[in-house]
Amino acid sequence: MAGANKGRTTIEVGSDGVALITIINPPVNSLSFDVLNSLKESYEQALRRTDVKAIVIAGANGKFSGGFDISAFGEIQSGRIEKPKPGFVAVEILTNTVEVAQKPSVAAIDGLALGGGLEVAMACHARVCTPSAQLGLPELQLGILPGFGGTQRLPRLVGLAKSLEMMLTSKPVKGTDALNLGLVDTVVSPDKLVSTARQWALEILERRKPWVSSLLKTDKLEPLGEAREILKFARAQARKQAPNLKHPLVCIDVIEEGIVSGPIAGLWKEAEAFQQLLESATCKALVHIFFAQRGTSKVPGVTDRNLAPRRVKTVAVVGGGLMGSGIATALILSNYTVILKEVNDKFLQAGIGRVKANLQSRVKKGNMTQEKFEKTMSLLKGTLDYEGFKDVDLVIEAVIENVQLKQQIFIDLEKYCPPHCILATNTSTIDLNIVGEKTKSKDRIIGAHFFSPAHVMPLLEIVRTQHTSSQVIVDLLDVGKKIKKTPVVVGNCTGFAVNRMFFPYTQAAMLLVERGADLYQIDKVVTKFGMPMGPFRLADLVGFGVAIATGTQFVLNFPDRTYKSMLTPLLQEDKRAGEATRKGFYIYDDKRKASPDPELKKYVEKARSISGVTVDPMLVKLPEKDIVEMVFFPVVNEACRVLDEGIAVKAADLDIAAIMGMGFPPYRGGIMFWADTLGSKYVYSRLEEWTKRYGGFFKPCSYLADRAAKGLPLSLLANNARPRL
Ligand SMILES: C[C@H](O)CC(=O)SCCNC(=O)CCNC(=O)[C@H](O)C(C)(C)COP(=O)(O)OP(=O)(O)OC[C@H]1O[C@@H](n2cnc3c(N)ncnc32)[C@H](O)[C@@H]1OP(=O)(O)O
Repeated sequence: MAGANKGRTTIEVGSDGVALITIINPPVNSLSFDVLNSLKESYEQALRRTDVKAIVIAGANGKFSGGFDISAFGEIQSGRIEKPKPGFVAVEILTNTVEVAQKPSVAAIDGLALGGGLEVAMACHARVCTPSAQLGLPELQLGILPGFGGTQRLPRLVGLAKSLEMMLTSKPVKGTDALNLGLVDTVVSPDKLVSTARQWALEILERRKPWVSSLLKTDKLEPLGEAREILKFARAQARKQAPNLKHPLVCIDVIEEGIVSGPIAGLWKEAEAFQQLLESATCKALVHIFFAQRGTSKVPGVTDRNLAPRRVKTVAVVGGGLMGSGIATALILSNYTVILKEVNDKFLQAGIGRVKANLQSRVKKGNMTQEKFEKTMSLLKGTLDYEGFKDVDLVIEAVIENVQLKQQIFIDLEKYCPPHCILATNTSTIDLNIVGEKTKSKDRIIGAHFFSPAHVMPLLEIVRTQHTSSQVIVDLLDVGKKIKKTPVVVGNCTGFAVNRMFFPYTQAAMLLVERGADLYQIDKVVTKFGMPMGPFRLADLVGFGVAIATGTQFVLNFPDRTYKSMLTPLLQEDKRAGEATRKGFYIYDDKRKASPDPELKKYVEKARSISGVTVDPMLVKLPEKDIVEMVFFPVVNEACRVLDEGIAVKAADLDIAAIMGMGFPPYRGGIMFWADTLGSKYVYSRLEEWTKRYGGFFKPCSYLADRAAKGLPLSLLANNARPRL
């Protein structure tokens, strides 16, 4: 087996006769094949040496291990490195070498023990950890299952119910909880970690502490009848929560095998399932997303210039509406001091009230203590003027989408804020050059586009113009990271990246409905595909006011490819403006449950006659696959334009933007990744076919046409393609 050629372990034998094996593979001590082979060699050496009585495994630099090296997945999938033979790690190294050894092993866990990292620790005969250590099996998040014996050892250490919860949610537990669960044997401070582990190992040898093989434990396992009930419930939950995903069910099957037929049978079934899942489309997509998400903060020409982010301490938010109060909430939650500005006391109090309500909902759910609530609220100050702005490091303007108003605010900001202050706008559509047109501070103007609700949604679209300085981008990336958002840096244009991609999604759905497709069927199929809701249900949720306002921007800027349907304006005219008015495309009961409305037919017919189109019998009986493609290929087409224009610097950023901004299913790898699984030729040919039938809305852009002609993936930017920024 060829290694990924990185990482190693070291072995150091102390005068106490304990061999300390340390995993070294920065930054997270992941288990590459080199590390695993070296671990095996170090172990064999420790077992052979007569001066070694017991073994302690630890990770370098305060991190035990972040698990199997995820970058090796792609190398195995593409055949660049040879697949390990089934059971090489789980059986040969961890069970036959570590667990059944004649010398006891103790894992000394600080920082992280995730995935394969925790699996190594569980093969040891005891575990010592620090209070803040994080222990978990998050493999399902990558479309695989724990493959180094975790499906067998975790249930035996913490019980079936808890182990299923940990694996199915991928959530780690902290050191102290791990102790209560029986996952670790003791918790000590970091400075005592290794010495305690050494002592523990010697005491095991002297039989003063139990010598436990996790794989052979049965005391924590529920009786068989109860276990079957727990597994049945887990299956039902997995099917309900992720109907399109098979791997959680495979994981449950593997766990069941171990419970019913014993841990060795379970280990072999795990090894087989691991190899199969590694090749699955879901795993490929989720591994792509893992790296794509980490790649969004790497911006060529910006983050590779050794610029350190400047310290941002105080932030001002202009506008306390839904967006402004959400942004202020996100900031104070990460300990920024925030000044919230409104135009009058009534609006200000309403804004502060919204922030309070956002935090109170955390208190109610038990996610925040009253004390923390008060401390967090104390970071927020309200104001009606710009006097307090002289000390702020960052301003985020979040008022309504009115060009003149925004321009005036930026004139004021330039006047009142210190010269180093970053001037950001939360506009979702308006060109930043227009917003900052009347200032001389163009190098520090930047877009900070949050998604509603801003304190919950994970995406932050950072918009730069050709004037925005790299320093300001680096500063905002840092703030984004601190408030736990995934940033995507994009160029300036109407709608930026997310809303530009989003727009054709609703438009395509309107076009289909006017030509005879069933509106509710479209929502159903799109939800089945994996979106949290269909385009019509979403339009109801957002409200037609917003939809029509942004729509106007698109009609103005991209008239060639905007489908002008009167369906939404007609509904709005009848005071059906979405969920807030209890009527939109759906009707809503007191509990906000949406039901189809037979009345809708008459609005569709009216919109159809205004558009002058007729029902196409083909669209009336459109198969599900065609509905998905007709709704999403126009999104792919726009994403290609966004990429071609340099608005996004890489396709993977658009994948993340689609997942976090639109709710595109992550297990399909994002919009461009998904399109590439179907092939550029196929996407192009379908769009061409629909262009002939239904007009310019579907017309494939030149980037897509070029990729299709050359048979290239859409995500592959030409070597000479450079962002236009
Ligand atoms: C057979 C086994 O059962 C299979 C497995 O073990 S699969 C792997 C299971 N482990 C995981 O899923 C953990 C994945 N990693 C994480 O969740 C997070 O990276 C973390 C919690 C470990 C650290 O988070 P954080 O401190 O925010 O740093 P983060 O930016 O995510 O990662 C730091 C770097 O380590 C890399 N990294 C993290 N975990 C890695 C892993 N398991 N393999 C390879 N690289 C990894 C990241 O790609 C990133 O690289 P970059 O700096 O070049 O972008």
